[in-house]
Parts: sequence; structure tokens; C-alpha cells
Amino acid sequence: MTDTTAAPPVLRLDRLSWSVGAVHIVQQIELSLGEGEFLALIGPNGAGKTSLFNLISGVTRPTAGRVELDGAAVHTLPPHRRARRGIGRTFQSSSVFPTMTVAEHVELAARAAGVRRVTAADTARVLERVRLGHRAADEAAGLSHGDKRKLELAMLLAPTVAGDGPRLMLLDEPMAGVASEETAELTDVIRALHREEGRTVLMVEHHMDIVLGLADRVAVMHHGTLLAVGTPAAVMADRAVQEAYVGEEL
Ligand SMILES: Nc1ncnc2c1ncn2[C@@H]1O[C@H](COP(=O)(O)OP(=O)(O)OP(=O)(O)O)[C@@H](O)[C@H]1O
Repeated sequence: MTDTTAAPPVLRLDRLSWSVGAVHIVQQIELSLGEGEFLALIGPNGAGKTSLFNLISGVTRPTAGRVELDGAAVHTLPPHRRARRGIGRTFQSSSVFPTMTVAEHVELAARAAGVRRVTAADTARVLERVRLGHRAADEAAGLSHGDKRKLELAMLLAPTVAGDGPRLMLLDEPMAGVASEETAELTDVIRALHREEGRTVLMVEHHMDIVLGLADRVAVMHHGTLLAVGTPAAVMADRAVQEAYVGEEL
């Protein structure tokens, strides 16, 4: 018997597709993320991972299929309305403003999310959660790449000043450009947002050691389709996945 009382998945992608002219970039993706789940999205260069994030966050609209958040269709909404429904996103390339202070970034992000009153104590609390409290008054230009990534996470969390903040966090290669000595702490920060705050996470990440340390499940994209979805061990043992990565590091 079907359990009709079960909560809908936080995110459900239903035959999600995106084509540009005759080029099918994202094809018929079926994927669900449960509350508090951490799913890593991997795949060779050009597989369509960023395009999929664009479809979920609203940067682009699907040419077919649906995106549902908590059971409600959101794929026709613009990005800011999806953000208000709880979809938060970081980008592959760093998006901080060099001459603004760390605290000002959080304040700006909170205001952009519709928070009217943001105090210094509010921004300090957000920055503590990403271990950047000690840099609040510094200009972003002076931050290391790892600290810039943490600041982007703080901006994602800024709406929590006056509400729940993102239920679903889309992290696009959070370790990109980060020095190896900084990855452990950044991983810890992301883990805490997931485990301690219970946020649902979908993360694109190429470094398998990071993926294995964080993700409950892994989805593999190749030529715009999902090749495999499963536990990290099952996915890495999958022959089709290994073949997709021939010539590349898995
Ligand atoms: N607006 C667009 N118009 C046409 N083709 C596009 C567009 N955006 C992306 N593509 C193509 O779609 C494919 C998937 O690109 P996408 O950036 O989503 O891949 P990716 O998996 O994120 O790659 P990477 O790991 O290199 O970031 C690529 O072949 C890319 O050239």
C-alpha cells in the first residue's frame, strides 16, 4: 500500500530536459532528494552539471519536464522567487566584491533576500557558522580562496537572519581554486550545514575524496543524462561509469 502521508521529496526532477536548438544538453533527468540528504553530482567535463543547476535554480527554464520543491512545481518561477522558496545556490566561479567587507556581504545578501533589519550581531552569527567571524571587518579582496568560498556559503545562509534560509543548497564545485590545506576546514563547514542544520545539499564536485567524505549518494551525469545514482561505493564500481570516465580521473 502506498503511504500517502509521507512528505514529498525536497527536490524532485521529473523528465527534466533542456535543449538549445537541436542540441540536447540535459535529457530526461529523473532524480529525487529527500529531506536532509546530501547528493553529489559528478560527471566528465561538459556532461551538463552546471546546466542542470541552472535549471533547478531558475537561471534557465526547461524545454521539457518539471522541477518540484516540496511537491510544488517551481520550474516556471524566476530565480529570486525560487530562492525565496528555499533554493540557495553558489556558483563555480567566486562571486565576492573585492572592496566590500565580509560582514557587508552577508548584510547585502540578507537584504537581497528581503530581510529589512540586519544587525552586526546577526551577521556575526552567520559568519561564525562558516568560521569567518574573525574576518568580519576585512575587505573580501584579502581573503584566501577557501575563505571566499566560506563567504559565499555565509551569503547563502544570510536569509536565516529572519527565517529558515535555504532548504536546498546547490553547491557548484565549492572546492574549485581552493588550496589543498584549506579543503579540510571547508569540508567541515559544509558537513556542519548538512548534519547539524539539516539542510539538503546537491553538490557538484570533482574531487572524489571530498565526495566520499560528504555525500550519502552520488549521481553521475554523462552527455546530459544520468548514468547512475547510488551509494558512492556502488557508483564507483559501476562499469558504465568507469567507461564514461575513460581517460579522466575518477
Ligand atoms: N547556453 C548554451 N548554449 C549552447 N550550449 C551550451 C550552453 N550552455 C552549455 N552548453 C553546452 O552544454 C554542455 C554542458 O555544459 P555544462 O557547463 O552544463 O557542463 P558541466 O558538466 O557543468 O561541465 P564542467 O564540468 O566543465 O563545468 C557543454 O557541451 C556546453 O558547451
